[in-house]
Amino acid sequence: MSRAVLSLGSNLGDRLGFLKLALDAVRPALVAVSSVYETKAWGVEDQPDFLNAVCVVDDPARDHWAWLRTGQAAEQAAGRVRELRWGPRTLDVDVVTVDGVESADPELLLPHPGTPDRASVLVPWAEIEPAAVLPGHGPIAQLLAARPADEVATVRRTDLELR
Ligand SMILES: Nc1ncnc2c1ncn2[C@@H]1O[C@H](COP(=O)(O)OP(=O)(O)OP(=O)(O)O)[C@@H](O)[C@H]1O
Ligand SMILES: Nc1nc2c(c(=O)[nH]1)N=C(CO)CN2
Repeated sequence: MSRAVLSLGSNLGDRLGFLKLALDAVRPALVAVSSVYETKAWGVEDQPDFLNAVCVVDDPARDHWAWLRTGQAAEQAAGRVRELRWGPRTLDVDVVTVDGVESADPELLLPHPGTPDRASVLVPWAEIEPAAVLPGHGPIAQLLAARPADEVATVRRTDLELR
């Protein structure tokens, strides 16, 4: 119940600083973190490019709700204002999966339903856990192979440092 995969995204203001803020919130529990990727926005396409990264965290003291709250607290600290769905934001922390947990609660859907369709999550996740399996969907390497090549090409690894 304690190991989770989180996706981090920012496309407003100090993008790298906001990703670091999110990472700092989970650092004691950090197992692995991907490179930082610059990605074209999906959903609402007329908005600035995102920086995205994925991290794996593990903390026996935290259940899936605690991971959601940790992410939401980081979003608040980044001054996030909820406006448009899929719109620009200083910081977005999504709980991608939590080991052993499936949830249909709209407050915390697990696995996160957008994951199979988002190269901006699958590419960084595959970098740190190439053999990962998304419960109910299969190996992430297969999900990634099913994404259109032109979409995958818009997810570009940067030299920016998160650690
Ligand atoms: N797995 C999850 N991780 C994070 N938030 C979730 C999850 N499942 C449901 N939610 C809920 O989603 C709500 C809206 O989140 P948010 O505003 O970040 O959506 P979004 O980023 O625009 O869209 P998406 O969730 O498709 O990326 C939050 O209030 C949260 O409770
Ligand atoms: N590339 C990319 N596009 C997005 C992202 C994101 O993190 N990366 N987050 C969104 C918010 O729901 C909407 N669109």
